[in-house]
Amino acid sequence: MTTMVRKLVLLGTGLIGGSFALALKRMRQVEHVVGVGRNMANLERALDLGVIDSASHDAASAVQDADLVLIATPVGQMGPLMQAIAPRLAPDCLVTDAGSTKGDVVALFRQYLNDHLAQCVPGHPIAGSDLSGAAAARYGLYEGRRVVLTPLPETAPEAVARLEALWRLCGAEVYRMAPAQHDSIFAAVSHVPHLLAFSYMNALLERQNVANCLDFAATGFRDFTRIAGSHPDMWRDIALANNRPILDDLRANVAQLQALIAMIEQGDADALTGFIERASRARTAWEARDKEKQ
Ligand SMILES: NC(=O)C1=CN([C@@H]2O[C@H](COP(=O)(O)OP(=O)(O)OC[C@H]3O[C@@H](n4cnc5c(N)ncnc54)[C@H](O)[C@@H]3O)[C@@H](O)[C@H]2O)C=CC1
Ligand SMILES: O=C(O)C(=O)Cc1ccc(O)cc1
Repeated sequence: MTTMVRKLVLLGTGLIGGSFALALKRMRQVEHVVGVGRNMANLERALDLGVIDSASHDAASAVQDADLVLIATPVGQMGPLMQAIAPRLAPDCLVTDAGSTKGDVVALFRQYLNDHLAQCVPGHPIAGSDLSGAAAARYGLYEGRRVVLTPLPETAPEAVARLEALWRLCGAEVYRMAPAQHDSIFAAVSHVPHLLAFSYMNALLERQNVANCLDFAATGFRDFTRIAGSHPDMWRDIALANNRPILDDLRANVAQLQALIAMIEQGDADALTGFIERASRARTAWEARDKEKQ
């Protein structure tokens, strides 16, 4: 098995696709990177920064002769892109994605790339930030981070092994999971925290003294709300794609908030101590375990 990539095509040339290209370039594992996108200024920036070697607006013509395609747009854009590239893919071209949701993307692979499934490996790098666009791409984004792959029963083991090897070259640790398990886990620890951060910011904006509040916002506010600055299209698509697990977790959060309101209304100090202690212990233990891993 060779890991060397002759022609990598990024469908979506932003933080995630661009950082993958940069990491492979640094490892000298890719000969040519084509960036596909809709925003000319972003593609020009990607060319200037050496993230890509050529740019295109047309996914179908770009993927011709490619041996690796990474779909790294918001998940709501992936279906039409798969449909557009299907007739032009070389038989041995590996197609993967970086979407934050997997059940919907696996269904799209089945719908649009059904004749190509042996070479399709859905994936999700668990690394990123609230930044977006090619200018935010960086070499080391995946170093020491995890990547989850959700191969299909039809996926050729060699295709999974090749992609695993490429992610390892980017410095990542690779895991395999079923799509439903992936979507349940990431609803809980990624999707719902982002949605709660948006929700909190919007509640703050309803106050008539919001400007005054923001003037005095400090570290706790910064820690809690950084992710509220994330890209609207990306998070709209995630909320819609992973709606069932997200709705379950959002409802569980509403129940916790209702319990909290009742404790405060009743002035129940013991209940409040227990509520806060339980969360605080779990967060502290997680931090300690996470530090050990690094
Ligand atoms: N931002 C993050 O921290 C992470 C994001 N992801 C996933 O990776 C994917 C990409 O996210 P980012 O790189 O952060 O977003 P980004 O906004 O930095 O890049 C996405 C790029 O796709 C382009 N695009 C949108 N629709 C397109 C279309 N139809 N054809 C061609 N280009 C199109 C946009 O113009 C943009 O340049 C998303 O599916 C996201 O859920 C996964 C892990 C982490
Ligand atoms: O900004 C952060 O801290 C993130 O949580 C980044 C992130 C966003 C989406 C993903 O699917 C994975 C990672």
